Amino acid sequence: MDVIVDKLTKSFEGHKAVDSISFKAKRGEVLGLLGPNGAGKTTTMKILSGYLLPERGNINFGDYSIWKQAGKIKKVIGYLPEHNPLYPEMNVIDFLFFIGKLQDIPKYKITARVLDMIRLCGLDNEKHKKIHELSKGYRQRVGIAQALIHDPEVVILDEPTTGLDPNQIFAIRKIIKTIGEDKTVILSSHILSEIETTCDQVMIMSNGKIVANGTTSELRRKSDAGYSFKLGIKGDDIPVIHDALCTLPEILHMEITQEQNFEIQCKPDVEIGRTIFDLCREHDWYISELTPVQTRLEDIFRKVTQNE
Ligand SMILES: Nc1ncnc2c1ncn2[C@@H]1O[C@H](COP(=O)(O)OP(=O)(O)OP(=O)(O)O)[C@@H](O)[C@H]1O
Repeated sequence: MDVIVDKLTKSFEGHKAVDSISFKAKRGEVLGLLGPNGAGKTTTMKILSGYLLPERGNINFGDYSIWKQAGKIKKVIGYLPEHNPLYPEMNVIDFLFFIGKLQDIPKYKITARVLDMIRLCGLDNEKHKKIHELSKGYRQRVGIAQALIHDPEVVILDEPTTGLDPNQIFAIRKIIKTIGEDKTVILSSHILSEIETTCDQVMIMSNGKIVANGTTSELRRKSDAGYSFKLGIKGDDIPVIHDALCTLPEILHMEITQEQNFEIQCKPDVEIGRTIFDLCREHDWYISELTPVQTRLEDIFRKVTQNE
């Protein structure tokens, strides 16, 4: 089920926490909402999950609109809130049965669903433990299991790996990837590596607005830094080569790097390989390296959020 968000706006005391944002989350994909503190991620997640009403805009879950079919939408959503509220005195299996009943899962199906969730979320050895006895990572798995128990088509996860250790993060990401294969998953995070490894689509928010969106490779391509290259030229002294490179109008910016190579930033859509080859032939030099620099999502994030 696709989720289409159209001009969503929400203010608190006159301040726009979410400012007319529009986007689409597709079935079979994980969409990551990334942004610095206070960007509006949690507010967006709360509106998506039906906990808050927007003041303007619409969200369609398939053919259902939040203004007309809110009841039907609740049944197709699974939600893991930021602070993952659980009942610490209950044991895992009883808690999942309890949530299954709250979600109106028919009696004849409930045992199978609970066991499926225990298997999917790797809770077999913990299922008889009380929730307060679990590590944070296992509590998070229980949170994901409760969000999925009614087999929702759309899964909304607010900061699912915050506060977990690297092993726990790895395990949760694996679960999210599995869920994302046949459901629509929307997750928020301010951890860039999380988004990079887990999400098919990324949306960067800042001050309530979407400041960039696309796949991680599209974001890289869109950013100017996508036209950066590592360049090695041999055959003369570095300052001589440097001065010759400075005469090329295709190069916008250049640095000499530690390994006595250059990092150059070019104008978009120029054939820099050809230009450098011609320069080397003219001076009887040769190219030892010309490789594109992979812009990290972190750099794109900083770039698009710094002026907001
Ligand atoms: N219930 C509320 N009452 C008043 N202001 C609120 C409320 N909820 C959020 N805000 C404000 O809305 C803005 C966006 O907050 P939100 O929690 O959505 O950001 P976030 O991107 O999730 O941040 P974080 O990464 O810190 O959780 C902030 O300025 C916040 O103070």
